[in-house]
Amino acid sequence: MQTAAVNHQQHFKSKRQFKIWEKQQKENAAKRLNRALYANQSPFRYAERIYKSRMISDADAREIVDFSNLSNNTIQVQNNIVQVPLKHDLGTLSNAFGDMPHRSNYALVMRNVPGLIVIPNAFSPNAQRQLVKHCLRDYAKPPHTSNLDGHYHVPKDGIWPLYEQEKKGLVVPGDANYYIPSKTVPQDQDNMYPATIEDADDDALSVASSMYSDISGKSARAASSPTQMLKKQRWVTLGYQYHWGTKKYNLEDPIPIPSDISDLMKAVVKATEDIGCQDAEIPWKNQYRGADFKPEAGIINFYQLQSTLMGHVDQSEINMEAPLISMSLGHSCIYLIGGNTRDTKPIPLKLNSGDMLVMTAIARRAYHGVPRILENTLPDYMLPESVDDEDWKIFGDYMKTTRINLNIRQVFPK
Ligand SMILES: O=C(O)CCC(=O)C(=O)O
Ligand SMILES: [Fe+2]
Repeated sequence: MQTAAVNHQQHFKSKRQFKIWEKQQKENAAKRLNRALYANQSPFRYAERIYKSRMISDADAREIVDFSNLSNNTIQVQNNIVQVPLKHDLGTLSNAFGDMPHRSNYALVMRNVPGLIVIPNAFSPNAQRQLVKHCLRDYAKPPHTSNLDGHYHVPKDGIWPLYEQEKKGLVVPGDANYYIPSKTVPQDQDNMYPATIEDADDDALSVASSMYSDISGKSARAASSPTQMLKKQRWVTLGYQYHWGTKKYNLEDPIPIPSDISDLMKAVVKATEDIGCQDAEIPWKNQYRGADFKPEAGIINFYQLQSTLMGHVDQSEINMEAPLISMSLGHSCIYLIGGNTRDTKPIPLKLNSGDMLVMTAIARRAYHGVPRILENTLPDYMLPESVDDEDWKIFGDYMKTTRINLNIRQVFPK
Protein backbone atom coordinates (compact mmCIF):
# COMPACT_ATOMS: atom_id res chain seq x y z
CA MET A 1 0.00 0.00 0.00
CA GLN A 2 1.28 3.47 -0.83
CA THR A 3 1.58 5.96 1.98
CA ALA A 4 -0.44 9.17 1.94
CA ALA A 5 2.76 11.19 1.60
CA VAL A 6 3.80 9.46 -1.61
CA ASN A 7 0.30 10.01 -3.01
CA HIS A 8 0.54 13.72 -2.27
CA GLN A 9 4.00 13.98 -3.72
CA GLN A 10 2.65 13.07 -7.17
CA HIS A 11 0.77 16.38 -7.32
CA PHE A 12 3.87 18.51 -7.06
CA LYS A 13 6.21 19.62 -9.82
CA SER A 14 9.33 19.31 -7.69
CA LYS A 15 10.51 17.68 -4.52
CA ARG A 16 11.19 21.14 -3.13
CA GLN A 17 7.61 22.24 -3.69
CA PHE A 18 6.43 19.09 -1.95
CA LYS A 19 8.72 19.75 0.99
CA ILE A 20 7.33 23.30 1.37
CA TRP A 21 3.78 21.93 1.25
CA GLU A 22 4.62 19.23 3.76
CA LYS A 23 6.15 21.81 6.15
CA GLN A 24 3.04 23.99 5.89
CA GLN A 25 0.83 21.00 6.67
CA LYS A 26 2.85 20.28 9.78
CA GLU A 27 2.70 23.92 10.89
CA ASN A 28 -1.06 24.03 10.36
CA ALA A 29 -1.51 20.85 12.37
CA ALA A 30 0.56 22.33 15.20
CA LYS A 31 -1.54 25.51 15.09
CA ARG A 32 -4.76 23.46 15.22
CA LEU A 33 -3.40 21.54 18.19
CA ASN A 34 -2.38 24.79 19.87
CA ARG A 35 -5.82 26.30 19.33
CA ALA A 36 -7.48 23.22 20.81
CA LEU A 37 -5.04 23.27 23.71
CA TYR A 38 -5.58 26.94 24.48
CA ALA A 39 -9.31 27.11 23.72
CA ASN A 40 -10.17 26.58 27.38
CA GLN A 41 -7.28 28.58 28.69
CA SER A 42 -8.18 31.27 31.22
CA PRO A 43 -7.61 34.91 30.23
CA PHE A 44 -4.72 35.10 32.72
CA ARG A 45 -2.95 32.07 31.26
CA TYR A 46 -3.60 33.34 27.76
CA ALA A 47 -1.97 36.70 28.57
CA GLU A 48 0.99 34.89 30.16
CA ARG A 49 1.52 33.00 26.93
CA ILE A 50 1.26 36.18 24.81
CA TYR A 51 3.68 38.24 26.90
CA LYS A 52 6.15 35.44 27.50
CA SER A 53 6.76 35.36 23.77
CA ARG A 54 9.89 36.94 22.32
CA MET A 55 7.68 38.23 19.48
CA ILE A 56 4.88 40.25 21.05
CA SER A 57 2.53 41.59 18.33
CA ASP A 58 2.27 45.38 17.92
CA ALA A 59 -1.35 45.26 19.13
CA ASP A 60 -0.38 43.40 22.34
CA ALA A 61 2.67 45.65 22.87
CA ARG A 62 0.45 48.77 22.71
CA GLU A 63 -1.50 47.49 25.71
CA ILE A 64 1.57 47.48 27.99
CA VAL A 65 1.21 50.41 30.40
CA ASP A 66 4.31 52.64 30.45
CA PHE A 67 4.44 54.69 33.67
CA SER A 68 7.80 56.28 32.84
CA ASN A 69 6.37 58.37 30.01
CA LEU A 70 2.61 58.69 30.07
CA SER A 71 2.42 60.16 26.57
CA ASN A 72 3.87 56.88 25.23
CA ASN A 73 0.59 55.14 26.05
CA THR A 74 -2.46 54.84 23.83
CA ILE A 75 -5.26 57.33 24.51
CA GLN A 76 -7.35 54.55 26.10
CA VAL A 77 -4.53 53.70 28.53
CA GLN A 78 -3.87 57.40 29.26
CA ASN A 79 -7.55 57.86 30.10
CA ASN A 80 -7.24 55.10 32.69
CA ILE A 81 -4.23 56.57 34.52
CA VAL A 82 -4.78 59.07 37.33
CA GLN A 83 -2.02 61.05 39.10
CA VAL A 84 -2.56 61.39 42.84
CA PRO A 85 -0.28 63.42 45.13
CA LEU A 86 1.63 61.44 47.75
CA LYS A 87 0.64 62.28 51.29
CA HIS A 88 4.28 62.74 52.36
CA ASP A 89 7.53 63.33 50.52
CA LEU A 90 9.41 60.01 50.44
CA GLY A 91 12.80 61.72 50.81
CA THR A 92 11.83 63.27 54.13
CA LEU A 93 10.54 59.92 55.47
CA SER A 94 13.65 57.85 54.73
CA ASN A 95 17.19 58.33 53.46
CA ALA A 96 17.01 55.05 51.55
CA PHE A 97 15.39 56.77 48.53
CA GLY A 98 18.54 58.85 47.99
CA ASP A 99 19.02 62.46 46.93
CA MET A 100 16.99 63.38 43.90
CA PRO A 101 16.74 66.94 42.59
CA HIS A 102 13.38 66.21 40.94
CA ARG A 103 11.74 63.47 42.95
CA SER A 104 8.15 63.13 41.84
CA ASN A 105 5.64 63.74 44.59
CA TYR A 106 2.81 61.76 43.07
CA ALA A 107 1.66 58.20 42.65
CA LEU A 108 -0.21 56.70 39.70
CA VAL A 109 -3.38 54.65 39.97
CA MET A 110 -5.47 53.10 37.22
CA ARG A 111 -9.24 53.30 36.88
CA ASN A 112 -9.33 49.70 35.65
CA VAL A 113 -6.99 48.21 38.32
CA PRO A 114 -8.61 48.94 41.69
CA GLY A 115 -6.23 48.93 44.65
CA LEU A 116 -2.93 49.17 42.78
CA ILE A 117 -0.61 52.15 43.40
CA VAL A 118 2.58 52.78 41.42
CA ILE A 119 5.29 55.22 42.43
CA PRO A 120 7.51 55.43 39.35
CA ASN A 121 11.23 56.06 39.77
CA ALA A 122 11.12 56.42 43.56
CA PHE A 123 14.88 56.02 44.12
CA SER A 124 17.96 57.93 43.00
CA PRO A 125 20.41 55.92 40.83
CA ASN A 126 22.82 55.81 43.75
CA ALA A 127 20.12 54.52 46.13
CA GLN A 128 19.25 51.81 43.57
CA ARG A 129 22.88 50.69 43.35
CA GLN A 130 23.10 50.54 47.15
CA LEU A 131 19.96 48.39 47.26
CA VAL A 132 21.38 46.02 44.63
CA LYS A 133 24.55 45.64 46.71
CA HIS A 134 22.52 44.95 49.85
CA CYS A 135 20.34 42.35 48.11
CA LEU A 136 23.30 40.44 46.67
CA ARG A 137 25.96 40.81 49.34
CA ASP A 138 24.17 41.46 52.63
CA TYR A 139 20.74 39.80 52.43
CA ALA A 140 21.42 36.77 50.23
CA LYS A 141 23.09 34.70 52.93
CA PRO A 142 22.18 32.64 56.00
CA PRO A 143 20.11 32.78 58.10
CA HIS A 144 17.96 33.82 55.11
CA THR A 145 16.83 30.80 53.12
CA SER A 146 17.33 30.60 49.37
CA ASN A 147 16.30 28.11 46.67
CA LEU A 148 19.89 26.79 46.77
CA ASP A 149 19.73 25.56 50.37
CA GLY A 150 18.02 22.25 49.65
CA HIS A 151 20.76 21.18 47.27
CA TYR A 152 23.96 22.96 48.21
CA HIS A 153 26.05 23.75 51.26
CA VAL A 154 25.72 27.51 50.90
CA PRO A 155 28.73 29.19 52.61
CA LYS A 156 27.93 31.24 55.72
CA ASP A 157 28.62 34.50 53.89
CA GLY A 158 26.51 33.47 50.90
CA ILE A 159 27.63 33.15 47.28
CA TRP A 160 28.55 36.77 46.59
CA PRO A 161 32.02 36.98 48.25
CA LEU A 162 33.14 33.85 46.40
CA TYR A 163 31.76 35.21 43.14
CA GLU A 164 33.74 38.42 43.65
CA GLN A 165 36.87 36.41 44.34
CA GLU A 166 36.32 34.39 41.18
CA LYS A 167 35.81 37.55 39.11
CA LYS A 168 39.04 38.99 40.51
CA GLY A 169 40.90 35.75 39.75
CA LEU A 170 41.53 35.10 43.46
CA VAL A 171 39.95 31.67 43.36
CA VAL A 172 40.26 29.38 40.35
CA PRO A 173 39.05 25.85 39.52
CA GLY A 174 41.11 23.43 41.57
CA ASP A 175 41.15 25.61 44.70
CA ALA A 176 39.57 23.92 47.69
CA ASN A 177 36.84 26.53 48.12
CA TYR A 178 36.08 27.11 44.41
CA TYR A 179 33.26 24.63 43.98
CA ILE A 180 30.24 24.93 46.18
CA PRO A 181 29.54 21.35 47.24
CA SER A 182 26.14 19.85 46.52
CA LYS A 183 24.34 17.87 49.20
CA THR A 184 24.39 14.15 48.50
CA VAL A 185 20.94 13.77 49.99
CA PRO A 186 19.09 16.96 49.15
CA GLN A 187 17.70 18.23 52.43
CA ASP A 188 14.15 19.26 52.73
CA GLN A 189 13.73 18.58 49.04
CA ASP A 190 10.54 16.62 49.48
CA ASN A 191 9.08 19.35 51.58
CA MET A 192 9.78 21.99 49.00
CA TYR A 193 7.23 20.63 46.61
CA PRO A 194 3.80 19.55 47.78
CA ALA A 195 3.79 15.76 48.22
CA THR A 196 0.99 15.12 45.75
CA ILE A 197 -1.04 17.11 43.28
CA GLU A 198 -3.98 16.86 45.68
CA ASP A 199 -1.96 18.55 48.38
CA ALA A 200 -1.57 21.69 46.38
CA ASP A 201 -3.64 23.90 44.21
CA ASP A 202 -2.55 24.91 40.78
CA ASP A 203 -0.76 27.97 42.12
CA ALA A 204 1.52 26.18 44.51
CA LEU A 205 2.64 23.78 41.81
CA SER A 206 3.22 26.29 39.06
CA VAL A 207 4.82 28.89 41.27
CA ALA A 208 6.95 26.33 43.11
CA SER A 209 8.16 24.86 39.82
CA SER A 210 9.08 28.29 38.44
CA MET A 211 10.88 28.98 41.71
CA TYR A 212 12.95 25.79 41.58
CA SER A 213 13.35 25.29 37.83
CA ASP A 214 16.98 26.43 37.80
CA ILE A 215 18.12 23.62 40.06
CA SER A 216 15.67 20.86 39.29
CA GLY A 217 17.80 18.82 36.83
CA LYS A 218 20.28 16.27 38.19
CA SER A 219 23.20 17.64 36.19
CA ALA A 220 22.28 21.14 37.30
CA ARG A 221 22.92 20.00 40.85
CA ALA A 222 26.51 18.90 40.41
CA ALA A 223 29.08 20.95 42.32
CA SER A 224 29.08 24.39 40.75
CA SER A 225 31.36 27.38 40.36
CA PRO A 226 30.42 30.65 42.09
CA THR A 227 29.24 32.14 38.77
CA GLN A 228 27.02 29.14 38.04
CA MET A 229 25.65 29.26 41.57
CA LEU A 230 24.80 32.92 41.40
CA LYS A 231 22.83 32.39 38.19
CA LYS A 232 20.88 29.64 39.97
CA GLN A 233 20.09 31.80 42.99
CA ARG A 234 16.43 32.54 42.19
CA TRP A 235 15.06 33.79 45.52
CA VAL A 236 15.92 34.59 49.11
CA THR A 237 13.36 35.00 51.89
CA LEU A 238 13.52 37.72 54.57
CA GLY A 239 11.81 37.88 57.96
CA TYR A 240 9.53 34.91 58.62
CA GLN A 241 10.86 32.26 56.24
CA TYR A 242 8.36 31.19 53.60
CA HIS A 243 7.91 27.67 52.27
CA TRP A 244 6.85 27.58 48.60
CA GLY A 245 5.48 24.07 48.55
CA THR A 246 3.25 24.29 51.60
CA LYS A 247 2.66 28.04 51.13
CA LYS A 248 3.17 28.54 54.85
CA TYR A 249 5.50 30.64 56.98
CA ASN A 250 7.81 29.14 59.53
CA LEU A 251 6.65 31.14 62.53
CA GLU A 252 9.14 29.62 64.94
CA ASP A 253 12.32 31.57 64.30
CA PRO A 254 11.46 35.07 63.20
CA ILE A 255 14.38 36.91 61.62
CA PRO A 256 14.06 40.71 61.75
CA ILE A 257 13.70 42.46 58.39
CA PRO A 258 16.87 44.53 57.74
CA SER A 259 16.21 47.95 59.28
CA ASP A 260 16.88 50.03 56.16
CA ILE A 261 14.34 47.94 54.19
CA SER A 262 11.88 48.08 57.04
CA ASP A 263 12.16 51.90 57.25
CA LEU A 264 11.72 52.46 53.56
CA MET A 265 8.71 50.15 53.32
CA LYS A 266 7.01 51.87 56.26
CA ALA A 267 7.68 55.19 54.54
CA VAL A 268 5.89 53.94 51.41
CA VAL A 269 2.80 52.89 53.39
CA LYS A 270 2.76 56.29 55.11
CA ALA A 271 3.17 58.20 51.83
CA THR A 272 0.34 56.26 50.17
CA GLU A 273 -2.19 56.61 53.02
CA ASP A 274 -5.63 57.52 51.65
CA ILE A 275 -4.53 57.24 48.02
CA GLY A 276 -7.29 55.81 45.89
CA CYS A 277 -9.59 56.44 42.98
CA GLN A 278 -13.14 57.58 43.53
CA ASP A 279 -14.23 57.93 39.91
CA ALA A 280 -13.43 54.32 38.96
CA GLU A 281 -15.93 51.54 38.31
CA ILE A 282 -15.02 50.16 41.74
CA PRO A 283 -14.11 53.18 43.92
CA TRP A 284 -11.36 52.40 46.47
CA LYS A 285 -8.95 53.98 48.93
CA ASN A 286 -5.85 52.71 50.75
CA GLN A 287 -7.05 52.78 54.33
CA TYR A 288 -4.00 51.20 55.93
CA ARG A 289 -2.04 53.56 58.20
CA GLY A 290 1.72 53.80 57.92
CA ALA A 291 1.96 53.67 61.72
CA ASP A 292 0.24 50.24 61.70
CA PHE A 293 2.48 48.68 59.06
CA LYS A 294 4.98 46.13 60.36
CA PRO A 295 7.32 44.65 57.74
CA GLU A 296 7.52 40.99 58.84
CA ALA A 297 8.31 38.88 55.78
CA GLY A 298 9.71 39.41 52.34
CA ILE A 299 11.09 37.83 49.21
CA ILE A 300 13.97 38.89 47.03
CA ASN A 301 13.47 37.53 43.53
CA PHE A 302 16.51 37.35 41.25
CA TYR A 303 15.41 37.04 37.63
CA GLN A 304 17.75 36.20 34.77
CA LEU A 305 16.59 37.25 31.27
CA GLN A 306 14.75 33.97 30.67
CA SER A 307 13.17 33.67 34.14
CA THR A 308 9.43 33.97 34.72
CA LEU A 309 7.11 33.97 37.71
CA MET A 310 3.80 32.26 37.11
CA GLY A 311 0.53 33.95 38.05
CA HIS A 312 -0.42 33.60 41.72
CA VAL A 313 -2.08 35.35 44.65
CA ASP A 314 -0.03 36.06 47.78
CA GLN A 315 -2.41 34.92 50.48
CA SER A 316 -0.32 33.15 53.10
CA GLU A 317 -0.38 36.19 55.38
CA ILE A 318 -2.92 36.27 58.20
CA ASN A 319 -3.15 40.00 57.67
CA MET A 320 -4.47 40.50 54.15
CA GLU A 321 -5.51 44.09 54.85
CA ALA A 322 -1.96 45.42 55.03
CA PRO A 323 -0.55 46.39 51.64
CA LEU A 324 2.14 44.32 49.91
CA ILE A 325 4.98 46.54 48.76
CA SER A 326 7.34 45.65 46.01
CA MET A 327 10.26 47.34 44.28
CA SER A 328 12.08 46.70 41.03
CA LEU A 329 15.80 47.01 40.28
CA GLY A 330 17.76 46.40 37.09
CA HIS A 331 16.07 45.18 33.92
CA SER A 332 12.45 46.10 33.28
CA CYS A 333 9.77 43.44 33.18
CA ILE A 334 6.23 42.86 32.03
CA TYR A 335 4.05 42.44 35.09
CA LEU A 336 0.50 41.16 34.72
CA ILE A 337 -2.16 42.22 37.20
CA GLY A 338 -5.59 40.60 37.04
CA GLY A 339 -8.52 40.03 39.38
CA ASN A 340 -9.32 37.56 42.14
CA THR A 341 -9.57 34.63 39.70
CA ARG A 342 -7.70 33.80 36.49
CA ASP A 343 -10.89 34.64 34.59
CA THR A 344 -10.22 38.37 34.64
CA LYS A 345 -8.13 39.50 31.69
CA PRO A 346 -4.97 40.97 33.26
CA ILE A 347 -3.48 44.36 32.44
CA PRO A 348 0.20 44.26 31.38
CA LEU A 349 2.42 46.85 33.09
CA LYS A 350 6.05 47.68 32.37
CA LEU A 351 7.94 47.94 35.64
CA ASN A 352 11.26 49.74 35.51
CA SER A 353 14.24 49.98 37.81
CA GLY A 354 13.36 52.14 40.81
CA ASP A 355 9.58 51.67 40.53
CA MET A 356 7.59 50.92 43.64
CA LEU A 357 4.35 48.96 43.52
CA VAL A 358 1.82 48.97 46.36
CA MET A 359 -0.93 46.34 46.34
CA THR A 360 -3.74 47.61 48.54
CA ALA A 361 -7.49 47.01 48.95
CA ILE A 362 -8.73 44.39 46.44
CA ALA A 363 -5.47 44.38 44.48
CA ARG A 364 -3.91 42.70 47.54
CA ARG A 365 -5.78 39.54 46.51
CA ALA A 366 -5.29 39.90 42.77
CA TYR A 367 -3.57 37.39 40.50
CA HIS A 368 -0.25 38.70 39.27
CA GLY A 369 2.90 37.37 37.66
CA VAL A 370 6.01 38.21 35.65
CA PRO A 371 5.92 36.44 32.27
CA ARG A 372 8.85 38.33 30.82
CA ILE A 373 12.07 40.17 31.62
CA LEU A 374 12.78 42.71 28.87
CA GLU A 375 16.25 42.57 27.29
CA ASN A 376 18.17 45.81 26.66
CA THR A 377 16.36 47.74 29.39
CA LEU A 378 19.11 48.03 32.00
CA PRO A 379 19.46 51.73 32.88
CA ASP A 380 22.90 53.19 32.09
CA TYR A 381 23.46 54.02 35.76
CA MET A 382 23.49 50.28 36.54
CA LEU A 383 26.28 49.49 34.05
CA PRO A 384 29.61 48.41 35.59
CA GLU A 385 31.50 51.45 34.36
CA SER A 386 28.75 53.97 35.11
CA VAL A 387 30.28 55.30 38.31
CA ASP A 388 33.70 55.83 39.73
CA ASP A 389 33.26 52.98 42.18
CA GLU A 390 35.54 49.95 41.91
CA ASP A 391 33.18 48.08 44.18
CA TRP A 392 30.23 48.54 41.78
CA LYS A 393 31.93 46.94 38.74
CA ILE A 394 31.18 43.34 39.67
CA PHE A 395 27.63 44.15 40.75
CA GLY A 396 27.03 46.06 37.52
CA ASP A 397 28.35 43.13 35.52
CA TYR A 398 25.90 40.74 37.20
CA MET A 399 23.06 43.21 36.58
CA LYS A 400 23.69 43.01 32.80
CA THR A 401 21.42 39.94 32.79
CA THR A 402 19.31 40.51 35.90
CA ARG A 403 16.15 42.00 37.37
CA ILE A 404 15.79 42.08 41.16
CA ASN A 405 12.45 42.42 42.93
CA LEU A 406 12.21 42.89 46.68
CA ASN A 407 8.76 42.66 48.23
CA ILE A 408 7.59 43.00 51.82
CA ARG A 409 4.47 41.87 53.66
CA GLN A 410 2.98 42.13 57.14
CA VAL A 411 2.06 38.65 58.37
CA PHE A 412 0.16 39.33 61.58
CA PRO A 413 -2.72 41.67 62.40
CA LYS A 414 -1.79 45.18 63.52
O1 LIG B 1 8.85 40.22 40.63
C1 LIG B 1 7.81 40.82 40.89
O2 LIG B 1 7.63 42.00 40.54
C2 LIG B 1 6.69 40.12 41.61
C3 LIG B 1 7.13 39.13 42.63
C4 LIG B 1 5.99 38.45 43.32
O3 LIG B 1 4.87 38.56 42.91
C5 LIG B 1 6.21 37.63 44.52
O4 LIG B 1 7.38 37.40 44.89
O5 LIG B 1 5.23 37.20 45.13
FE1 LIG C 1 3.42 37.86 44.35
